[in-house]
Amino acid sequence: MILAVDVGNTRIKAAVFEGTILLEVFVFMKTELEKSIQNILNKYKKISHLVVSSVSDVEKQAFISFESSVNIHFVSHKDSFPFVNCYETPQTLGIDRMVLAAGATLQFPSQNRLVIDAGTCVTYDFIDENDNYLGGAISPGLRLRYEALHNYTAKLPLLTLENPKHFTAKSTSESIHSGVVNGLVCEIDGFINQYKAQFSNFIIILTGGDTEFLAKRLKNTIFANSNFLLESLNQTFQYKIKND
Ligand SMILES: Nc1ncnc2c1ncn2[C@@H]1O[C@H](COP(=O)(O)OP(=O)(O)O)[C@@H](O)[C@H]1O
Ligand SMILES: CC(C)(COP(=O)(O)O)[C@@H](O)C(=O)NCCC(=O)O
Ligand SMILES: [K+]
Repeated sequence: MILAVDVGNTRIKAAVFEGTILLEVFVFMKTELEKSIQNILNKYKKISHLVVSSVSDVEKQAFISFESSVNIHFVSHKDSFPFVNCYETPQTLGIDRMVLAAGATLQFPSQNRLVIDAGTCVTYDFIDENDNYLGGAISPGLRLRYEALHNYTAKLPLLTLENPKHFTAKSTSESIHSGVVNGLVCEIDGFINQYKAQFSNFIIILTGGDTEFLAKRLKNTIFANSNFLLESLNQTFQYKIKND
């Protein structure tokens, strides 16, 4: 039994796996890390490994108190991955993006895949049918867009995510909601259409904290799975054990 831990720049997501079966998902803030992990280990006493993907400032030190009771593996660029990394700066590629690419490669073999992770940032990762990781893009997520409009202007208020009432907004708050939400929805559909111009067919996986909100607004057909990174983390770890 393993505990997969995804440390993002906003929240920590964790999931207990028995083989490939996902037993339970937990979401908590970085400040609650130690208490939350301890509670999970108390509840699931058969957990033997913690597998951690971190893109944030949470390092191994934060997990040191668990070293005596479980094996802890921090996914790193040194691990085996089931794809050829064609990124020009492979050592700077986000571990989360590598785990997403590994999951897409293992779960959807022998086809082109585009993974979109709508979290703090929106990341786009493309893996071709020959398992070459080609790269992608990094874009601000919904919360970042609201905060940027407030933090870098004199008068715009800080709003939280809301469905815009009109595309052509008729008030300041509605203009912000329309710009943030429709801006990202049009961006994502635009990126997908751009990839469609280059690749005849590919599958699209949408994940991240804003999966549910965005999935129903996108014109393109996608596989929406908010637990995709956690599932991929479990699969990447199983792959590593077999191939290291
Ligand atoms: N309770 C929440 N707290 C913070 N963000 C949330 C929450 N619920 C949904 N979200 C949305 O999820 C996004 C963060 O997604 P997440 O996958 O947790 O990010 P990361 O993996 O980068 O930490 C934010 O843009 C926000 O819109
Ligand atoms: C772009 C990211 C911040 C996304 O992280 P998240 O939105 O999941 O918090 C992360 O993938 C990262 O730190 N990447 C390093 C740069 C790169 O991938 O090229
Ligand atoms: K992300």
